[in-house]
Amino acid sequence: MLLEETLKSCPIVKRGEYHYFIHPISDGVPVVEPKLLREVVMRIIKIGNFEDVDKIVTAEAMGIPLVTTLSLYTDIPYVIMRKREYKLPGEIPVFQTTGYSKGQLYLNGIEKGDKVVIIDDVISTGGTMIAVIEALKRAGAEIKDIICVIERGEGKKIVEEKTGYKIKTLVKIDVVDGKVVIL
Ligand SMILES: O=P(O)(O)OC[C@H]1O[C@H](OP(=O)(O)OP(=O)(O)O)[C@H](O)[C@@H]1O
Ligand code: HPA
Repeated sequence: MLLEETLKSCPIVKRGEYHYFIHPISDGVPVVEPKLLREVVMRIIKIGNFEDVDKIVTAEAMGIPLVTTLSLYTDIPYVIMRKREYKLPGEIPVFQTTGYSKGQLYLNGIEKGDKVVIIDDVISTGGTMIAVIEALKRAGAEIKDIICVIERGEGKKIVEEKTGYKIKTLVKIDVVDGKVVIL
């Protein structure tokens, strides 16, 4: 499949001590081919539970092309957790850490009782997913499913143990000797 094929040849750069892979789905770089985006979104739809879901939720930035495409196929609206504060009534701030960054994420647009599916391009340390889940719980949402395209490291296991939610992923990778390896 295209996702696996393109991952195997993608470049790696260092961000501090973190070996960061650069791929169209996780970075929009160097170019996003519609064929790849369609394959990834179709695979998400196949494994995801979108029945009776009110909103799809992602974190800025690289979940955005995924949820946009998903929304067009499923007719479900989406909410983006932004790195910028809007100061709207009821806005929920949470702290996000990744393997190479720290910051705030802000949730707007979720009502108590909303049934949601969380989508992200990558789960690595799990720091982002912990923040997204915390914000949605504070908003009173019911999390129906969680799907990340690319899994690396221990984040999935850590988040599952900490929160009790199951996380589905399309592909599991590792970065070894400057290369992506499909596990
Ligand atoms: O499991 P973690 O270690 O938290 O890593 C995963 C997160 O890292 C990336 O987000 P980032 O905040 O770098 O934003 P981006 O989408 O703009 O790359 C990615 O989109 C995930 O949200
Ligand atoms: O290595 C990575 N590459 C792209 N996005 C990411 N998000 C977390 N880790 C990574």
